[in-house]
Parts: sequence; C-alpha cells; structure tokens
Amino acid sequence: MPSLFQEFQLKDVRLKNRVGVSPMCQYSSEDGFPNDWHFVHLGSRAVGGAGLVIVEATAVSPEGRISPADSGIYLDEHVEPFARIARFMKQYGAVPGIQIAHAGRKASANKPWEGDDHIETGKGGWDTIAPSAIPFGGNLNKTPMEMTVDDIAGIQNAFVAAAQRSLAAGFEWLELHFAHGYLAHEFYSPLANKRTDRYGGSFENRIRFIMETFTAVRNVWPDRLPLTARLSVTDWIEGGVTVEESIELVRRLKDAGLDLLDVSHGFVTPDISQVPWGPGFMIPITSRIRQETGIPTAAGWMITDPHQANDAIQDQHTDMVVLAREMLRDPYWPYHAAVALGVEEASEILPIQYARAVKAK
Ligand SMILES: CC(=O)[C@H]1CCCN(Cc2ccccc2)C1
Repeated sequence: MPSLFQEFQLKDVRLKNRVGVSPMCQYSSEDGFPNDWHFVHLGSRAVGGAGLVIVEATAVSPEGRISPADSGIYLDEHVEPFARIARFMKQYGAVPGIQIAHAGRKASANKPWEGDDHIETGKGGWDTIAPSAIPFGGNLNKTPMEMTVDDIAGIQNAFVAAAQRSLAAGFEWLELHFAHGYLAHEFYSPLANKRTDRYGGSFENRIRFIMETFTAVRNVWPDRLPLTARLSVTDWIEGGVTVEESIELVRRLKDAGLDLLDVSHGFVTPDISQVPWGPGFMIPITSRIRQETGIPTAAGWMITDPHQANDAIQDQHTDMVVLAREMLRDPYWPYHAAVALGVEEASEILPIQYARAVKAK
C-alpha cells in the first residue's frame, strides 16, 4: 500500500490515510454560525476520501474573527450546528478536526473578495487587540490596542472554552492556530511584539502566550485525542522568528503534550518577498523539525501531486500532508491520488453509494 494510504494512529484516533484537508476560511457565517455551505463544503471533502478534514479557523471570541463572516465557537449555540457537520464527516470515514483561532491585529477585515482590508470601527468593524500597538500594515493598517495581562488571561480562557465546545461538538482533532500573523504568532514574533513585560523581549517571554494557552487547552482536551498546533516556524525576515527558535519551541510544546505539528510559515508582516515559493517548498523544513524534535508532522503548502505527497511520507519527511487549494480544485483528490498510485480497489475510498458504480468502466 503506498505510504499516502497507510493508516495513521495518533493517540486513540486512527486516520484511514495520510491526507488531510487544511483549515480554509470560507467567510460564510453569520455571528459565527456554520450553515449549509459549510456542511456541503466540508462534507463533500469527507465523501471525497480524506482521512482528516479540519474545519476553518474558528474564532474563540467575536473580536477574534478575521472578518465578520468568519465561523466562531464562542457561543454554546454554535455547538449543535458544528456537531451536525462533525457527525457527517465521521460517518463517511474522515476524522473531524477543527482549528480554533484569534486573529489579533488582523481582525475586523473585509472578506478577500470584498477588499481584504480593515473595516472601520463602528462601521461593521471593531477595535482590534494585539501584544503591541503596532499595525500589521498594507491594507490592514488599524493600530491595535496593546493587550493588558487581564486581556491575555481572558483570551486564554476563551481558547479553553472554545476547546470544550469543540469537544462537545464531537470533534476528535483540535488544532490551535499559532501561525499566519494572528494573535499567538504576534506574541511569538519580535516583528509584532515589542512588549517590555513578561510577554515580550526574550524568547522565553515571547513564547509565554503560546505555552500558557497550549497548556491550558491541554488540561481540558482529553489526552486520548490529538491536540495539535499550526505554527509559522519562520518569518523569512531578518529579526523575525527563525527555524532554530521554532525547533526549541516545538520541543517545549512536545514536552507539554503536543501530539502533532502542522508546519506553516510567514504572514506576520505584509512582506512575502523572501518566501521561496515552489512545489512542496515547506517539506524540507518540515523534515528538519520532525527529525530534530521527534514530533509527528503535517506538511502543507503547494502539495498537489500524488507522487509528490507519497514521496514526502515514504521518505520520512512528514507523517501526513494537508492540502488546501488543491482540495478546493478537487474534493475527490484522495480518490484520484489512489488511482494514480495504483491502489487496489481505489474506488473503495469513496462511499458505498459510489464505489461500485465508479469502478465500472
Ligand atoms: C486563517 C488562515 O490562516 C488563512 C487566512 C487566509 C490566508 N491564509 C494564508 C494564505 C496566504 C496567501 C495565500 C494562501 C494562503 C491564511
């Protein structure tokens, strides 16, 4: 069986293959509620054969949404609509996952197709918060309010409550969003964090928010279920976070109970000129982190080809892959990959309703 289609056991959860659907913002909610769009968008990727489907960045508080249309799990009423989606995904063989997030200074923005820019406070937007009163820049140029230590504790409590609601909704895989220039990454990166208290300055201080938040969530998330994190392991920019620092952070998260790292990069400033874009460009860095920390990994970014994905796993560079845009192009990518890799009975990746018919020539 090709490596891509071998099962993957993580704690008490077993993925039927190594293909994950990356969390992808849909900007399609009202007051955070998932709806028929999310049910079809996520359900169809479970039907298409992915071993893991992760729900988009779901806000732990209303002001933690990137846009007013982001999904959220900051209300108890959010649980049941998400539970319906998680049940369906599980019924069709995908492990139901969810990413919980706070957008920090990148919050209060328009949808990408409506400008991707900040919305003025009082005109549909809201005041943003961050470790320091430093704007992201570009079209997200609102200056955030510097968080007090009480604000920090409040957001950490919101992450804990969001984790508890995620469990109640039936999710079995939780990913903390520590990447892409959102709140946790803003604390981690010297490019965004100029604090002079115990949450800023030294490496120890800059990782404090991440370590405290992770530990608080670990304490409420069952040990038998994977607790994972997506981390921007490099800012690519002088003065930003480095892979070397991130290896030390990952070691500490692993010691604190991290079960897998979803390796990502960048986006703490508008400058993406240093990013070495290209097919699978994050696989070598993922491999290094996996090697040097021993943490199971998910590799993402510009992975599109079945052989490319299979080789990354076969060659021990990562435990699994997470696909985003490729899954938008083709929800049935896992089935097509199985055919491409010569998996016997590839049609059985699909639900019973389809399998025989799909096999027939
Ligand atoms: C929530 C999150 O992490 C998402 C939001 C949308 C942009 N994503 C990052 C991204 C940037 C440029 C091209 C593709 C993807 C990050």
